[in-house]
Amino acid sequence: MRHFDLVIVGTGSGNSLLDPRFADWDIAIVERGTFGGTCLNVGCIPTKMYVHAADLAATPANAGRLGVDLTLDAVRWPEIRDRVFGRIDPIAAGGEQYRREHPDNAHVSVLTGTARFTGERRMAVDGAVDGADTSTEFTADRIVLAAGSRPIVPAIPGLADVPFHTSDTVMRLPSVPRRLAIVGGGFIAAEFAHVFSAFGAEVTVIARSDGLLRREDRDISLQFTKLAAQRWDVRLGRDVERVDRLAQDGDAAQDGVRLRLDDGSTVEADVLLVATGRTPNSDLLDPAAGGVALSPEGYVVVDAQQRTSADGVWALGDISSPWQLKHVANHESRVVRHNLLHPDEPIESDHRFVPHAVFTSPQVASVGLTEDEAIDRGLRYVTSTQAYAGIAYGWAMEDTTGFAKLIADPDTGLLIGAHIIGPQAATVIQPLIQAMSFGLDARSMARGQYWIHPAMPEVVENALLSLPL
Ligand SMILES: Cc1cc2nc3c(=O)[nH]c(=O)nc-3n(C[C@H](O)[C@H](O)[C@H](O)COP(=O)(O)OP(=O)(O)OC[C@H]3O[C@@H](n4cnc5c(N)ncnc54)[C@H](O)[C@@H]3O)c2cc1C
Ligand SMILES: NC(=O)c1ccc[n+]([C@@H]2O[C@H](COP(=O)([O-])OP(=O)(O)OC[C@H]3O[C@@H](n4cnc5c(N)ncnc54)[C@H](O)[C@@H]3O)[C@@H](O)[C@H]2O)c1
Repeated sequence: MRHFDLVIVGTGSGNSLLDPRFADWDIAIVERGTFGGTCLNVGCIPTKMYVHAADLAATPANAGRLGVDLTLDAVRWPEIRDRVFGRIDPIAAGGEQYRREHPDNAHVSVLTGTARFTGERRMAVDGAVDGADTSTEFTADRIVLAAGSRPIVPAIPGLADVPFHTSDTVMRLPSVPRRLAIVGGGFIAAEFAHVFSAFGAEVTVIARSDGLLRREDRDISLQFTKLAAQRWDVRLGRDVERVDRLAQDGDAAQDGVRLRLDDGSTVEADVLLVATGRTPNSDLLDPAAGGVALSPEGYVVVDAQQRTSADGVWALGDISSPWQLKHVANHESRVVRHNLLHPDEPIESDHRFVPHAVFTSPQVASVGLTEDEAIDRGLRYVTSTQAYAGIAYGWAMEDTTGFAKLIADPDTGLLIGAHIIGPQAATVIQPLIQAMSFGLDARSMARGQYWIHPAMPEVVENALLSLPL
């Protein structure tokens, strides 16, 4: 049986773990799907390429208020789609070819198929060669689980019998649907609702809870839900009881769906997008056979050094991290790389201030605790809210809906949470992430540096100055 120094399962952040310092190691990297993983192929990167085009397509509708009359002439979806994947697909193929064929990787074997444990640091890879099932078994000194997550498909009656999409497939549609129904009210729903509505689709969002982006601070979720309802048909507090096929034009390929909701109403759509969360791929790995413990939600349990319960087995990214964010997977990959190379001087992941952004319209970005989390933890806190409308660049943009909300500890002056909804929120929040990460208190942050006038970060400066500290 073949033995490796290191086996990596998954080629998303797992693939970026390797560097020239591993040149003397005999390594295998296993992939069951498209080389490069979720972020590159079906996640962050293509979605944001669509979002940028959608932001442009949405501009004419908002420009008239500023006295600039623009019209949107056309959205050439096939061209947008082919530009996005014309750039991404070759990167995935090139990444795989580099690992398989480049002399730099003479010490790396790329195995295609699904890896699963058959014992302690022992795995089998089930694949197919020329249509025949194959299985290769090997042992390894060290194994890194970087097998990611996949979309959850809820058990809605009828769903299995109708055509539906997840984020894995919806970006490759042949055309923009006239009517798009989205089940779910989280990140993916908010981003695709923006993209498809900006491109001309009538969008219906069906959410079980009473607001969209419910995990955001309540003021942000409320504001986003209010704005979303002005743009899309938003059905809140509704469960989908059943989905049926909606025959259209006698052509099965054109069939749509009819969703029956629990209030008796129906939603008809040409395309259905299911965006109800993602589940870690741990079930594919037979973790018990390898002595790898899972949390009740199915995440591989890791300690601060990213070690699992099995000796010599590490995990990183979506398979072990409930944040399910690429920058977290990348951070953890760097930690695992260090710990593999320097077992005597291990380092720990830093999950103190994990930020995120939702690239919808308006953008939403957040770091640290929400106000409700601060209350649940019994913390003493103060807050401030600064509208974009109150800063000069907000006047320039005629923004009337965006704001930054800060939460701080009144005793130390340190920030404990920052939440922004509004133009470029994902960028504007970065100095707050920095301040929290490096322990800079709000007053020093506000007055210890210049803030370029009249730029958008003045929304942060003013929010800092308004904290009652
Ligand atoms: C639509 C969408 C948009 C997103 N946008 C953002 C964003 O803007 N910003 C952000 O930070 N995050 C975003 N994310 C999340 C981000 O993509 C993930 O957090 C990140 O890609 C996880 O990386 P990973 O390396 O853990 O897993 P992946 O990149 O998923 O890699 C895991 C790989 O393992 C393979 N695999 C699984 N099981 C096995 C097995 N048993 N054997 C062999 N191979 C296996 C899979 O095929 C996959 O290629 C988005 C996700 C989606 C779906
Ligand atoms: N910009 C980004 O960073 C970005 C973008 C997209 C995705 N992601 C990552 O991918 C993950 C998955 O995204 P997502 O939007 O699918 O998940 P999510 O957890 O953000 O939202 C899931 C939504 O589905 C609803 N839901 C769950 N089960 C349901 C059911 N059975 N029926 C109806 N509704 C149900 C939830 O109430 C919630 O509104 C995110 O949590 C995030 O970590 C990140």
